[in-house]
Amino acid sequence: MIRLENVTHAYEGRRVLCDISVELSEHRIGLIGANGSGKSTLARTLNGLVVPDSGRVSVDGLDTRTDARAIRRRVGFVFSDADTQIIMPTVAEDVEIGLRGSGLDRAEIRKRVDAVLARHGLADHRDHPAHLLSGGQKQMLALASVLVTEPDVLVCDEPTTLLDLRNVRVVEQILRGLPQQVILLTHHLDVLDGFDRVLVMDEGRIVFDGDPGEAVDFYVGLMDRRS
Ligand SMILES: Nc1ncnc2c1ncn2[C@@H]1O[C@H](COP(=O)(O)OP(=O)(O)OP(=O)(O)O)[C@@H](O)[C@H]1O
Repeated sequence: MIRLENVTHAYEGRRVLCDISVELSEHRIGLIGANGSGKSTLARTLNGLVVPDSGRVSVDGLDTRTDARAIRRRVGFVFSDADTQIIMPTVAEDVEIGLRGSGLDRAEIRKRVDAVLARHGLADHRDHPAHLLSGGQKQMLALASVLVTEPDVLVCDEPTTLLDLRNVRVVEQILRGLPQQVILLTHHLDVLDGFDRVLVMDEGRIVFDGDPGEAVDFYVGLMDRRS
C-alpha cells in the first residue's frame, strides 16, 4: 500500500504539489491531467526520486525519506523519456543489469532476459546497440528492463508517448496482464478503460478520484472550460 500524507512540493519557490493525501492500493490506477499539473512530480515521490518538501510518502510502511533503497526495489519506475533509462551498450545488457546482484546464476539470468525480450518484441534485437533502437523500441526496452526485476509496483510515466498504435496496444496488453500494482500516467485516455481507479490532477491537486469513465469525462470538461 502506498500512502501520501499532506505531500507538498515546490520547484524554485513554485508549488507543484499542494497538500496531497491519498492511499493507493488498487491493482491498476491511472493518473491524468494537463501538462504541468504535477503528475510526474507526484509519480516521482512514489519511489523517492523526489522527496517532498513536507509531508510523507510511504510504501508498505517504509518512508521514502529514509528507506529509498528498499522502496526502489519494490517500486519500479518507467520514464517517459526512455533515453534517460538506457544505460548499457546492448539491448540484452541493458535488461541484464537489473539482475546484477540478484544472486541468480548465469543460466537463469539469460533465461529471464530472453523471456522478457521476447515478451516485448525485442528478441531479434538482443545484441543490437540499444541507442540505435527506434523511439518506440527504446520505450519497450525501458519497460522490459524494469519488469525483469519483478517489482511489486510499476509506476509508468507516459510509457506510450512515442509508440505507434500497434505498440500502444502491446504495452496496454502487457500492463493489463501484470500481476503487480500498476500506476500509469498517460495522455492516452483509452488505455485507462478497465482500470480500477483514475485520479485527475490540476495545478498540484487531485481534483477527481474515481471511476475511469467519470474521471475522463471530468478531465475533458475541465479542459473544455479552459479552452
Ligand atoms: N526538476 C524540476 N525543476 C524545476 N521545475 C520542475 C522540475 N520538474 C518539474 N518542474 C515543473 O513542475 C511543474 C509540474 O511538472 P510535472 O512534470 O510534474 O507535470 P506533469 O503533469 O507530469 O506534466 P506533463 O503532462 O507535461 O508531463 C511544471 O511546471 C514543470 O515545469
